Amino acid sequence: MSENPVQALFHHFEQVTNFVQHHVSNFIIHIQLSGPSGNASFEVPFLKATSVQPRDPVLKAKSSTPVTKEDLGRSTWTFLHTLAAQYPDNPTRQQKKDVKELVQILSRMYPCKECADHFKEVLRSNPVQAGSHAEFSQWLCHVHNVVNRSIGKPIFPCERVDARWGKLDCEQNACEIIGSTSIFGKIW
Ligand SMILES: Cc1cc2nc3c(=O)[nH]c(=O)nc-3n(C[C@H](O)[C@H](O)[C@H](O)COP(=O)(O)OP(=O)(O)OC[C@H]3O[C@@H](n4cnc5c(N)ncnc54)[C@H](O)[C@@H]3O)c2cc1C
Repeated sequence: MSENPVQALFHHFEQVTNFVQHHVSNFIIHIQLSGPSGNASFEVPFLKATSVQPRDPVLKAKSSTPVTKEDLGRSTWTFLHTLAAQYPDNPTRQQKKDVKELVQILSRMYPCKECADHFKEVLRSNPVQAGSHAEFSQWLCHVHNVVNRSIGKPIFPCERVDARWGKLDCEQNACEIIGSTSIFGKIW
């Protein structure tokens, strides 16, 4: 439940790296096996000295660290709550529009169909509230609790949301949401 957001990010990065490695290996082996004419084998010089065997059953096995529904959920909530923590007190019209679109798109594109279908229903009864940082982070906490309740997870006390989710740890405000403020004041 209390996974550090940075740990979650590193974990996710590791999974993406494994995924890329797995597919690049398969691609290289495919070249080795088929060759330019489709059936004659040919050598890829930089692979000559490696011990990779095209018919190695390990290579046919699924990636050893597939992303689970839980991993995906934790990473997505981390992203959304971190976004909410950095959402400005006085967002621009564009930022309000963007955040609403982002949540709508998430409900259509979320790569867990069961979750996406349920989230669409949640949004129908709880339209995005994004008038300010406080409004958006409280709304998000509420909808996260609706999901928690539906899958039997504990309800999070929303008065503690700012203590749980802080802004990204970044030097010299380099992670602030672009366009929220400028040295000349607010950008509209
Ligand atoms: C949009 C969406 C829809 C989903 N729908 C489904 C679904 O239909 N079925 C399904 O099985 N899974 C669904 N999931 C995944 C599910 O919500 C969890 O992410 C997953 O089960 C892992 O749970 P967890 O216990 O690690 O904590 P998570 O729910 O992932 O929460 C991560 C952390 O956020 C904090 N937290 C918990 N609740 C709140 C809150 N209300 N406000 C602020 N912080 C909070 C806690 O510290 C917790 O450790 C969905 C995820 C998303 C993003």
